[in-house]
Amino acid sequence: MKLSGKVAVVTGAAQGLGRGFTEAMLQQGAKVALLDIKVLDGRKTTKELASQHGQDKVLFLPCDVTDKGQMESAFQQVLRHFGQLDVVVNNAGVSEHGNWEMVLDVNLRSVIHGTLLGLDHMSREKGGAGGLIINIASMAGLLPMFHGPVYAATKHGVVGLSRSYGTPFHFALTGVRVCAMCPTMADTPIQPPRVASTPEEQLKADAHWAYVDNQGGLLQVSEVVDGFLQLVADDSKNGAVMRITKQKGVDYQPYGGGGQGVPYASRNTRSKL
Ligand SMILES: NC(=O)c1ccc[n+]([C@@H]2O[C@H](COP(=O)([O-])OP(=O)(O)OC[C@H]3O[C@@H](n4cnc5c(N)ncnc54)[C@H](O)[C@@H]3O)[C@@H](O)[C@H]2O)c1
Ligand SMILES: CC/C=C\C[C@H](O)/C=C/C=C\C=C\C=C\[C@@H](O)[C@@H](O)C/C=C\CCC(=O)O
Repeated sequence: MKLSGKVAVVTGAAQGLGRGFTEAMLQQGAKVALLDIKVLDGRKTTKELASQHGQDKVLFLPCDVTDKGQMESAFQQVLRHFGQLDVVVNNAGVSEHGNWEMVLDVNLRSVIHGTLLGLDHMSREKGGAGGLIINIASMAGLLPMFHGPVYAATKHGVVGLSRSYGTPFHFALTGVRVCAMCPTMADTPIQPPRVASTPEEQLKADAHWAYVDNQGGLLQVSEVVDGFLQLVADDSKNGAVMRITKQKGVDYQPYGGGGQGVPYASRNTRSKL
């Protein structure tokens, strides 16, 4: 997809990877709605981006992605403000912590909801013009993560969701590509500090950073953004799971069975269901 003249929604856009994706799309001529629960950071980021790219190119909407009403209202506001929607980036995420239900709600339930809303508004079968949904999973969606089992479970879910909506069965009706991205650890505020405040936290931090160092360190945001732009540009990629690692750079998770590893289901198949 060429981004010039397109409209995108990015969740969790106030900082980190979401900010990087937003900035890259603005540079390529898109308009972007930034959604985030961090209102002050979101406003500050939006102001900075507006000064570089133009006030009419950005819109900040305070939104807790786990609140279904707030998400629905945010998508409506984007359509009212920009008049169209072409790209949805379900990026908001949290690392593993004590509240496992919240990790599930932010990292998986909201991504399912954002995907369904994107499909509702962009699907050709519902009068839309088609489009693109990119769900930000993680290498923890493909591999186990010993210090983040719930996080890994949510990211495996995001990969399964994206591969399933990214089948020809759905694309034939929706015209919406759905893909997932799986970067390894990247240098954003989600990373814990190397020095913790309690001995117990320090043990966890040491284990985390040993794991990161063992992978060759953190990815830079720009490395993940480069992969993101490749995925946006390549219209042949649907149901694709992009990996980004220090070792191999950008590549795709191979699946058996003719690319997607699933039986092909055509429009005819669907009409018989
Ligand atoms: N940084 C990494 O190592 C890494 C690696 C692979 C995948 N990821 C994934 O990339 C995505 C972005 O992470 P990041 O590294 O930029 O982290 P980050 O913490 O810098 O940014 C996450 C953003 O999501 C927002 N957010 C969190 N909960 C929210 C909610 N309920 N509603 C709305 N917004 C909410 C935060 O306010 C923040 O702005 C996440 O899904 C993360 O799991 C990160
Ligand atoms: C605070 C934590 C925040 C975010 C965590 C991030 O999303 C999690 C990443 C989790 C796992 C990373 C795994 C990295 C593995 C690499 O060392 C390497 O083994 C992967 C290399 C290649 C994989 C592809 C292949 O099989 O060839």
